[in-house]
Amino acid sequence: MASGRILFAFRNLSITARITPYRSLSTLVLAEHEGGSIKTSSLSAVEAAKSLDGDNSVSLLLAGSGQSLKEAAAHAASSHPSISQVLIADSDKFTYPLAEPWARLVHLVQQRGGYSHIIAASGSFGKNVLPRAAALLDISPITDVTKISGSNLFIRPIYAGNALSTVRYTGSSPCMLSIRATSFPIASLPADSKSDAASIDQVDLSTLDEDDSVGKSRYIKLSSQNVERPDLGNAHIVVTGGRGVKSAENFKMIDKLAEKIGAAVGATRAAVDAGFVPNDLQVGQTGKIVAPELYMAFGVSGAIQHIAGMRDSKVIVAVNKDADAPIFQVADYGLVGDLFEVIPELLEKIPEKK
Ligand SMILES: Cc1cc2nc3c(=O)[nH]c(=O)nc-3n(C[C@H](O)[C@H](O)[C@H](O)COP(=O)(O)OP(=O)(O)OC[C@H]3O[C@@H](n4cnc5c(N)ncnc54)[C@H](O)[C@@H]3O)c2cc1C
Repeated sequence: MASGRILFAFRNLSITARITPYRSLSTLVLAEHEGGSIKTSSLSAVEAAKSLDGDNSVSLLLAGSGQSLKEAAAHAASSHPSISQVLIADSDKFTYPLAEPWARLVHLVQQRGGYSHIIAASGSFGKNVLPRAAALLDISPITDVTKISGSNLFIRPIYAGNALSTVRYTGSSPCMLSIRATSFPIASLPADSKSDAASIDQVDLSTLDEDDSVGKSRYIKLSSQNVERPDLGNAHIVVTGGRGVKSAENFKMIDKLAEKIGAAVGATRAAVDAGFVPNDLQVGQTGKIVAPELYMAFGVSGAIQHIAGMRDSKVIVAVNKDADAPIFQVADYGLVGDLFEVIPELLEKIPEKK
């Protein structure tokens, strides 16, 4: 009888032990901010977190210093209904988003919070921070996720986007992901759409201050194009020029057209390598991944490495003088013609912006 009771109690215990690992998910989203606002790509990472599980509790991690961090935290707290907590790391160490201190921060926050998932958008920030943080946590991240089919089941492109692989994560917690922001569009949320703003909490950085490895990299300068153009990664329209544009001087036509229709400018690697434009405009496997409403390609042959970066665009228009150019296989509208005739005609016929 006594042993029966013990067995019964033991069974109860074993049931409890089996249930606890299936507690609801909690996700840490690593977010970038600029000018006091959260970047759209980071909100896409929140969308991805939401699709892991309806009950997922989402914490957003922001780092920086001073007033812009405070403004970004306030914006983050009411920017998406799925965010339940905003964690802020306020220190001079984070004035610039250097990967090494950020990786230490992620490690620290994960040790305290025990999140089941860590997600960042797959931009240069995420690509810089995630591998370092993963090494500190001794886990293997899953990169460039385009679809979430379950809390440990993900879809990501391989072979320059020519095949999709389904990956089941079987490693230890946390499961770390980088997501393609273009695959997780943000449901249109009016500003301050959330009635209950998420709580904002400071991360205690005292242990980080003692960590010598944090100061190993230092910020030197930021060089970026100072143009009032939409960001290539988030633009609704992208006008891209390829080697067919022939020179940096001719590329000004692409610029003019982009300006006229409020588009971002993109380029192929051949155009970048030829020195027509800087490499931050490169679209493709080794450049930026874009998925605008409208993608216009002029003098672009359509190599698979280029297609890998723009194939998810909603409408693709291609102008090429070679009727057999592979770009026409992915184009919704194709025009076999000389870009040096077509672009001036477009510039003439498109009305000036009011
Ligand atoms: C590992 C690896 C990674 C790569 N990553 C990328 C990447 O991220 N992005 C990328 O773009 N490429 C990438 N590439 C390079 C890629 O393979 C191609 O070489 C490149 O995309 C070709 O660029 P293009 O279409 O501008 O040039 P081309 O292939 O030379 O095509 C030029 C096109 O312009 C047309 N043309 C010429 N004159 C005119 C005219 N007057 N009017 C109309 N059309 C005209 C021609 O018919 C031709 O089709 C990568 C390659 C490798 C090996």
